[in-house]
Amino acid sequence: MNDMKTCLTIAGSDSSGGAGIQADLKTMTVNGVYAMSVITALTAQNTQGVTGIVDVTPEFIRDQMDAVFTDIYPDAIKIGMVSSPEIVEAIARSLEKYDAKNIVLDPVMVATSGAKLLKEEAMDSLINRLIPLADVITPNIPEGEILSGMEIKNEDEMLKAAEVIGEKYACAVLLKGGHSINDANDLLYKDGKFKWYRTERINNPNTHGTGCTLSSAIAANLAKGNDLDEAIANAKDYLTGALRAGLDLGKGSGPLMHNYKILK
Ligand SMILES: Nc1ncnc2c1ncn2[C@@H]1O[C@H](COP(=O)(O)OP(=O)(O)OP(=O)(O)O)[C@@H](O)[C@H]1O
Ligand SMILES: Cc1ncc(CO)c(N)n1
Repeated sequence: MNDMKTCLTIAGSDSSGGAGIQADLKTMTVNGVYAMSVITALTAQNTQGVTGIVDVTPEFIRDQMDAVFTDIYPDAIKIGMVSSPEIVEAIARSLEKYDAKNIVLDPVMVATSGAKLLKEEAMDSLINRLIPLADVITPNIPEGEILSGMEIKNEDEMLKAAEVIGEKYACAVLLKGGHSINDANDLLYKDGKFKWYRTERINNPNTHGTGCTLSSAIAANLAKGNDLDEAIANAKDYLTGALRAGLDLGKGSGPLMHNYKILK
């Protein structure tokens, strides 16, 4: 088989396997693409929280990028946890060097458990170096509030904030509504147009890694040739199924079920 599409995740490791690199590799594999990884940081993490973070050196991130890009060129890329300005710079330089395509940037700032995954001083580099390289960015509501500088409490404010972010940073933005009170409605703002991706809120407290899963599924779908709209719609269906499967592991907010279609 040699028509396999390929996808790369550039992200942090989650030892509990629910978010980060582990969620990304599972998502990409189940969505039918060959998955590769560049690890930016190790986290000691479980369903209850993050107890430690060790960053990978920028030089070793560059080495991983070189190893991947000079051998199996990825058809799409997802970027997650990036931690420091030096790490952001190393990633941006490699993406430019290899003229990387189909980049989905999940601007991971704080874990659901409250742990800071992006150092404060890395915010400017994320904005100035990575957002311009991305085909779409996927902030959640708290990240959207930081990027837009406004509060987001309802759908009207989601519309305003998505437009502010899209115009301010000249990017396509998928503002995720998973943290809003009612439904789980995500909003795309691209080239001056809005599109909602709506689903009911599933009554499942185990949402560890929903953001990682959605952005990786979007990247996998772009690798397979979906346009951005199809890639998001299909990723949302996948995410909703993985939540609805109702896996219940660990003592805190547990992980999603990625092989629900295979086991069905
Ligand atoms: N209870 C739920 N029911 C249905 N969809 C949900 C639920 N919670 C989150 N989602 C969906 O999950 C996706 C990720 O959104 P969310 O806002 O949770 O991202 P996030 O905060 O970045 O995730 P993470 O927990 O990985 O940091 C979105 O498509 C959102 O609508
Ligand atoms: C490594 C890692 N990346 C991203 C997130 C956000 O869900 C997390 N909790 N851990």
